[in-house]
Amino acid sequence: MEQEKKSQTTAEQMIDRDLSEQIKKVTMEIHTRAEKTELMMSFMRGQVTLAQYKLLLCSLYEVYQTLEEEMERNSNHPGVAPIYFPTELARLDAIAKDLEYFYGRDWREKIVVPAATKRYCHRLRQIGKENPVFLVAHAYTRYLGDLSGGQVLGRIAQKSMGLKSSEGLSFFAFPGVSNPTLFKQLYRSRMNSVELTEEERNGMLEEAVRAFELNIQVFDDLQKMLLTIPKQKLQTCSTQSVDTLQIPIGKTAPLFRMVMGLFVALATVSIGLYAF
Ligand code: HEM
Repeated sequence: MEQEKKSQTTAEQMIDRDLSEQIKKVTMEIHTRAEKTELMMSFMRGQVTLAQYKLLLCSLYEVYQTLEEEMERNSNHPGVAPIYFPTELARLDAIAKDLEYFYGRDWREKIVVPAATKRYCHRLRQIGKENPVFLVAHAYTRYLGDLSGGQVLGRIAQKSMGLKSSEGLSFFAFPGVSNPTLFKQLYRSRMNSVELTEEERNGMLEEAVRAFELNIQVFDDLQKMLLTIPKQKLQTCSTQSVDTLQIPIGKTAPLFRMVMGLFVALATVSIGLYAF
């Protein structure tokens, strides 16, 4: 009996020491905050606009470019190697495909990102250079997030934007992962296999909270950018697709002509009356 109790306690203690469990616990509160950002709420309400999604894709491109570059550069590092799954998880090419769909072939020249995205990328580069093991916290935050809530968000996005096929939604698809739940289990066990000193473990937990914080700042900045986008939209948005912020010229022309006609008629009458 005593022996049974002892081994039970040891098993519980081991779970408590699992990095995946610890990270999940310390980021629980900030995960809720991330869910409640205006951008994520738009997704959840099924009201995400094409303008919002396109801007989000631009930032995701920059973030994944940096994250995946740093992961690759450090792929032999003992802290990074166990969670390095480029075939299954890499997002960069998928995002590039979506960007081309929405912005056209010259999408690279049209990418716009807010300051928060630059800050996020700066942090990723700094981590990659100075403390690669902390890339685990960043990879966890993005990839496990994409494999979890991201799946639901993909379906909602398709409906909200009225996209007929899955074109423009490659970001949400993981063709190399046949069972996300099983894959997440494998990923967690790999995270737990990384050997960490006590100091590194605490640093890792802090870095995971920071990773969420950086994402929240990007979302908030994107919403602010959207308020100013009508001025810039023609430089940044594609004419290829129906953008909620774009007014289709063909539909406005008759109305425009009618208003102008009325204006000219009024002006003529006014001048006539004045001359009289
Ligand atoms: C509307 C927004 C969001 C919704 C509805 C959502 C929903 C979810 C759900 C249902 C899970 C699965 C929980 C489980 O399996 O126990 C999950 C896990 C996760 N989410 Fe989110 N999420 C959202 C936004 C985010 C954001 C913005 C991030 C980070 C940038 C994120 C990161 C994660 C991570 C890392 C996990 C894995 C947790 C773990 O198993 O350790 N989520 N999310």
